[in-house]
Amino acid sequence: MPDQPLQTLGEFLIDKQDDFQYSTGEFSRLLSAIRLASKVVNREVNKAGIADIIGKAGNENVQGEEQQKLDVIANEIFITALSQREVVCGIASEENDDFIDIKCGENGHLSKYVVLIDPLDGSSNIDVNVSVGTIFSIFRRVTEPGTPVQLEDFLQKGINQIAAGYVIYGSSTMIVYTTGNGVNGFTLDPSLGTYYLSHPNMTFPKTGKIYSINEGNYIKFPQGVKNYLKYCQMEEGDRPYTSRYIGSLVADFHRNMLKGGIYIYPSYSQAPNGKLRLLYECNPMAFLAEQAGGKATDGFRRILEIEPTELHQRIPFFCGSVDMVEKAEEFMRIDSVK
Ligand SMILES: O=P(O)(O)OC[C@H]1O[C@](O)(COP(=O)(O)O)[C@@H](O)[C@@H]1O
Ligand SMILES: [Mg+2]
Ligand SMILES: [Mg+2]
Repeated sequence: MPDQPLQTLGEFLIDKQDDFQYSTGEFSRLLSAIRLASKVVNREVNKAGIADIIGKAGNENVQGEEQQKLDVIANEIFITALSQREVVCGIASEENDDFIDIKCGENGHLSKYVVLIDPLDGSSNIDVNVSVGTIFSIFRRVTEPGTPVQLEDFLQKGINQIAAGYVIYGSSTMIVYTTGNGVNGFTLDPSLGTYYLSHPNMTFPKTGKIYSINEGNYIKFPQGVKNYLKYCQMEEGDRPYTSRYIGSLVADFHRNMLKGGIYIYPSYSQAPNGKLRLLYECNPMAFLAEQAGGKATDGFRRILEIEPTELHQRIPFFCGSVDMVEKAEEFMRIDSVK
């Protein structure tokens, strides 16, 4: 144990209150709802093997993807926790076709915040007991306070996020988040149900030697991605790099942030915009990456400046150590001018 007691997430929020661009009380209550939900999901993930919650839910989400039982359970847990605390006026989720208007308090819509969420990321890994996560993105609403939320409250550029983060349900459970003042990581002590500041000021190493990509789609990748992968695999200088792909964005991102690396989910023939969703996967992870000194683009454009047009729109995603993302972009640019 360290020589002095680690700060809890609650204490951290109080100490940091001058950092927030908005009232700490509201954000603390919002993050408290996310903390509570993460502990309940953590319990469900940990007992998945002995409860009847492994496997498919038997229906598809709006993306046409098979929902896992835990996708549905996690979605219900987060929506309930956020709705009951009167901390948000709207929620958009990977698992819901449309956004949800949260009418709270007798005055209608008290809160000025909306949350976009991927309640369970990496859900193909549940059945094989590999790390999964939750990703969240928080904006201030842009429409008239006190009225029902509208689509434009959710279709905001990533640069407008006031906070973003993820929960990783791995060998330990962590919350990693930013409010625009750097990135901090908190580890859950499940016996106490308390998150402790375990990774202050997390930063992406400027370069790295790990690349994360589903090479099973290699033959369908754009030539620029193929050329970058060949560059990673060549015997030259500090290369070849190491290929590590967990198949869970949160877990691959978390490892790359700690060790240095790049995660790529490119476009390919069957998925012209890639697989990952801009609003509740790429924007929050891009905000975290930039706050930690990393970079996130679609191979050409900064993710946080992309104007959203649809709730569930997909976007190619190149994210991680600056030097590695910029080298990959170089190959994408060369290929695009041919
Ligand atoms: O199996 P693939 O096509 O490589 O995709 C894996 C990627 O898809 C995802 O699972 C998509 O997220 P969801 O599980 O929330 O749909 C990412 O977490 C992961 O990086
Ligand atoms: Mg996901
Ligand atoms: Mg998901």
